[in-house]
Amino acid sequence: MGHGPARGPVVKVRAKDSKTTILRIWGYLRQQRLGLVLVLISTALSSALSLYAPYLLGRTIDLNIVSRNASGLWRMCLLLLWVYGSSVLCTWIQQFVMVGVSQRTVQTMRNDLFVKFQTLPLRYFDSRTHGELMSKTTNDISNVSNTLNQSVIQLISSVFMLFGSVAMMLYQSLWMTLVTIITIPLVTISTKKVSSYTRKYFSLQQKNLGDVNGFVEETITGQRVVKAFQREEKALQEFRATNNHLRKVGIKAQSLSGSMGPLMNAMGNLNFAIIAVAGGWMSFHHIITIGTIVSFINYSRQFSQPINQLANQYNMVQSAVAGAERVFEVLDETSEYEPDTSQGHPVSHQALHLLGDVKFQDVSFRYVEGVDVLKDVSLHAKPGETIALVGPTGAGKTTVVNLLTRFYEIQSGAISIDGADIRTLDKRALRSQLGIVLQDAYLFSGTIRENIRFGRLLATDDEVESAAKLANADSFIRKLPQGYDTPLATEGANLSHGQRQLITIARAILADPAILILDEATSSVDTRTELHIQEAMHRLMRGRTSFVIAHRLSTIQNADQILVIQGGEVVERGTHEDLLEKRGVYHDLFTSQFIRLA
Ligand SMILES: Nc1ncnc2c1ncn2[C@@H]1O[C@H](COP(=O)(O)OP(=O)(O)OP(=O)(O)O)[C@@H](O)[C@H]1O
Repeated sequence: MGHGPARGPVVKVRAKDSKTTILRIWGYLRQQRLGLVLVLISTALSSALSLYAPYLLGRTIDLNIVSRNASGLWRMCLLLLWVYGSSVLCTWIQQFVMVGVSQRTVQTMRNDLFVKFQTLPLRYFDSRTHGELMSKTTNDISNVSNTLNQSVIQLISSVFMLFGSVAMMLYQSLWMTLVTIITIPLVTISTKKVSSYTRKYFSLQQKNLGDVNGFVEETITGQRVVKAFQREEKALQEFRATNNHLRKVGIKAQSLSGSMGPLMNAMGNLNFAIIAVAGGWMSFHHIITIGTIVSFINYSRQFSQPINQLANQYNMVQSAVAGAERVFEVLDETSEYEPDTSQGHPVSHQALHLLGDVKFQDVSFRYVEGVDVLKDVSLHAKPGETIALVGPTGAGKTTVVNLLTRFYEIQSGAISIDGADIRTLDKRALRSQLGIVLQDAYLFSGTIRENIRFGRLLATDDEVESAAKLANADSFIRKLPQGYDTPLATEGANLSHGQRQLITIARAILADPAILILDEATSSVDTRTELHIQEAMHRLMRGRTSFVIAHRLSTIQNADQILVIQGGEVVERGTHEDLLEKRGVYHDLFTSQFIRLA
C-alpha cells in the first residue's frame, strides 16, 4: 500500500481573496462586540501604562537619584509599582476576554460547518477524502482560533506600542530618537531574511506532518488488511522513511526559528550600546539627562519588539485567513436542502404518506460526464411488491436505489412515487418514507438502543424492543451483559456481521417506511443467523414496496419481479420461473453464481 495523498494539516499559506475572507471573519467576530470593546480598552490601557513606565523611570533617576531626594524616591517607586502592576492586570483581562471571544467565534464556525456537512449532497463527498474534510473541521478552524487568540491582541498592541513609543521618544529628545531608530533597518532586513527561510521549512514541515498523519490513519484503518497480508514490515519501512523526512525538515525549521532569538538579542544589545555611547556623549555635553538615557534604553526595546511581532503576526494571520477561506468554501457549497438550524429539535416537514407505487420512466444517469451508468431504465413496482435487482458487479444496481432516495439527481427520464415526480417532493419528507438496510451495516458509537432508535428518534423503549423482537435481534441483545444499553465500539466492531445486520433491520422496522431498500449482505454468516436474517427481512418487507439488491436465492424466488441489470440496462425482467425458462442472462447467472448460495 502506498501512503496516498497528504491528509494532515497541509498549510496553504496564501489566501486567494484575503479581503473578503477577513470581512467574513469579522462578520463572526462582530457578534461579540462587547468582548471586543473590552479587549480594545484593556489593550489600549496596558499599552499606555507600559509606555508611561520608562518615562517615569527616567524621571525617577533624574529627580530622585541624581538629586539624592530619598523621600521622593519612595513615592516614585510606589507609583512605578502601581503602573507596572496595572499594566499586568490589563494584559490579563485582555487575554482572558479574547480567549472567550475566539472560542465562541470558532464554536459558531464549527457548528456552521457541521450543519453544512449534513446538508451537502453525496456528490460532494464522492470527490473528497475524509482526511480533507476532517482537516477543515480541526486544523483549519484551530488555526483561526489560535490566530484570533494571539494575533489580534498582538496586532492591536503592536500598533499602539509602535506609535506610542515614537511619540514618547520624540517628546523627550529628537536626536536620541534618531539614534534609537538607526539600527531598525538592520534588524528588519535580517529578520525578513531569516523568516523567509523559516517559513519555507515550516511549510515543508506541515506537509510532511500531513504525510505522517495520512499514513498512520491509513495503516490504522487498514490494520486488518495489513496484518492479513503480513505487510507490517513494509508499512514500518514506509513509515520510517516518512518519519525521517519529518525529522530532517523539523530540525531545519526549528533550528532556523531558534536562531531568531539570539540574533534579535544581539541586535538589541548593539542598539543598547549605541544608545549608551551616544546618550553618554550628549549627557556629557548637557544635551540630555541620565534619566533620559535610561528611558530611551527601555523605549528602544518597546519600539523594536512590535516591528518583529508585526512581521510574525502577518504570517500567522495569512495562514489563518487561508484556513478560514477553506472553511468558507464549504459553507458556500450548494446544499441539498436548507440547513436545519433548530438545534437538535425534530423539524416538521410537509407530511408524506406514500402507498409505494414506484415508476422509473426511461431513466438515464451518469456520475461523471461521458460515462453513462444507467441507460433508459424503466420499471413499475406496485404497492407491496418486491423487486429484486440482480446483475454482475458494477452493473448499476446500487445506482438505481441511489436515484430513488435522491442521493443523486437523474439527468433524463422521470421517477415517480404514487404518481408524483420525486423532484417535486421534499427530500427529507421523501426519505422519511424510505427505509434503507445496507450491506455494510453502519452503526454509530453509542448504545444498541440508541442505534435502533436512529430509525425513529421519538420511539419509546417498548417500541425499540418490539422492533428488535421482530428483527430477531432481541434474544442476542438480551444475552449481552448490559443488554440494550451495551455501548458499541466504532462501527459496531464488537458485534458479529450478522448481529449488525439484525440491528439495522430493527432500525428499519422502527422507521416503518412505505418503501424499502435492501442491499443484501454477500458475506456468509452461519446458517442459523442466515435464517434469522431472512425471517427478519421477510417480516420487514411484508406490506411494503421493496427493492432488493439480491444475493440470496430465497429473496429472488419470492420476488414479484426480477430485473436483470447489465451494463446499466435492464436486459431481462420477469419472475424467477419466467426467467429460468427463458434460458438467457438470468439463467446463466443463476446457474453459475447463485446456485452456490442455495
Ligand atoms: N460515486 C460514484 N462516482 C462515480 N462513479 C460511480 C460512483 N458510484 C458508482 N460508480 C460507478 O457506477 C457504476 C455502477 O455502480 P453501482 O454501484 O451502481 O454498481 P452495482 O451494480 O451496485 O455493483 P455491486 O454489485 O458491485 O455493488 C460502476 O461502474 C461504478 O464504478
